[in-house]
Amino acid sequence: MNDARAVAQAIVAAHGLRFGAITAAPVSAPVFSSDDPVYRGAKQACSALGFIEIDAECLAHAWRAQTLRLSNFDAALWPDAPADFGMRPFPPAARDDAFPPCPERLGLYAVLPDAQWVGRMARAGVPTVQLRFKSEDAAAIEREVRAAVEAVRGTDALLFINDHWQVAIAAGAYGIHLGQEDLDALSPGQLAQLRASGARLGVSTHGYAEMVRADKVSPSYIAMGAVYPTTLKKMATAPQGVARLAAYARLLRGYPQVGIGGIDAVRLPEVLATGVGSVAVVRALVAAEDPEATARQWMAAMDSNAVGN
Ligand SMILES: Cc1ncc(COP(=O)(O)OP(=O)(O)O)c(N)n1
Ligand SMILES: Cc1nc(C(=O)O)sc1CCOP(=O)(O)O
Ligand SMILES: [Mg+2]
Repeated sequence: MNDARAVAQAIVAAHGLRFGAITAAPVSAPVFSSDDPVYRGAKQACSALGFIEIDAECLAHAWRAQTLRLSNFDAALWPDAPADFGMRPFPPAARDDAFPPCPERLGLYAVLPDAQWVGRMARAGVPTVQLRFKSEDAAAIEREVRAAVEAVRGTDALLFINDHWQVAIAAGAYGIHLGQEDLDALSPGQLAQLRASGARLGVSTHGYAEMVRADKVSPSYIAMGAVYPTTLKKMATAPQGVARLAAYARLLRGYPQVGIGGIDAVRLPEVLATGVGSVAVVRALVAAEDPEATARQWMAAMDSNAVGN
C-alpha cells in the first residue's frame, strides 16, 4: 500500500464506528516521523479517531510493523501483537526481570483512603485492596501504611500500597502501585531496590504509549484508566471508553489487567466484557450507603459476568 490517504480512509472506515470520535480533521495536524505511507496514513487515521499524539504515533508504528510482518496491509486488523509495539516477548512473567506474579484475576479492587477503610473492605471479603493515602507527612504515612498491613492480617485480601513504596517494602505489604510519574521519579538503583524487595508491582496507564512504557518494567499487573469520567481526581487524559479498553486488553493479554475510573454498577458488565480480570473503584464503595453489602453485590456480579464464565 503506497498511498497514505487510502490507508487512512481504510482504517477510519474499518474502525470509526467502534472508536466513535471521528474528526474530519484532527485538532492539530499530525507530525510525521517517517515517510512510510502505512505509518503516515495510520497516524492520520488514529488522530482522526481521537487518539492523542503519543498514542497515534505509537499506533502508527505498530500498523507499519504489522504490515511488514504480514507482508500485507489489512485495515481490518487493529494492531494487538506486543512485538508490533516494540514490546519484549510475552508472557512478561517469563522475563528474567519480571516482578513477582499476582493472580490473573484480581477481582474487585477497592482503592481506599485510609487503613480503617482497608480493614473494613478486607473483612468484607474484597479480594484486592489498596491504601491510597495522600499525605506529605512522613510520620502519618508510615503509621497508615503499617496500620493497613495490620488491617488485612487474618483476611485473604491482597494489599497494594499506592505511591509510598519504601514504607510499603519496610512494612511487608503484598504489593505497590505506581503511576507513570511515580515510575519516572525512580532512579535505576531505586527500581532495582523495588524489584529486589519481592513486592508485586502494579502500574497505571492511560493509553498505548504508557502501556509500552509500563511493559518495560515487566510489572505484576497493569491498570488502565480512566475508563469513564471520574470526579475523584483531575485526569490529564480524556476517558478511554470501553472500545479502547477492549483493544488495550487484547494487546496486554498475558498481564493481569485492571480497569479503573468512573466504574459503577450499571457500567460493570460492559467493563468485564472487555476481558479485564479486575475492576478498581473508589466512590462506588466509599460513597455507598452500605459499603459491605455493595461489595458483596459487586463480587457476585463479577463472578457471574466474568468473561469465560
Ligand atoms: C489500581 C489503580 N490504578 C490506577 C491508580 C492511579 O495511580 P496514579 O496514576 O499513581 O495516581 P494516584 O492514585 O497516585 O493519584 C491507582 N492508584 N490504582
Ligand atoms: C485513582 C484513580 N486513578 C485513575 C486512573 O485512571 O489512573 S482513575 C482514579 C479514580 C477512581 O475513582 P472512582 O472509581 O471513584 O472514579
Ligand atoms: Mg501515584
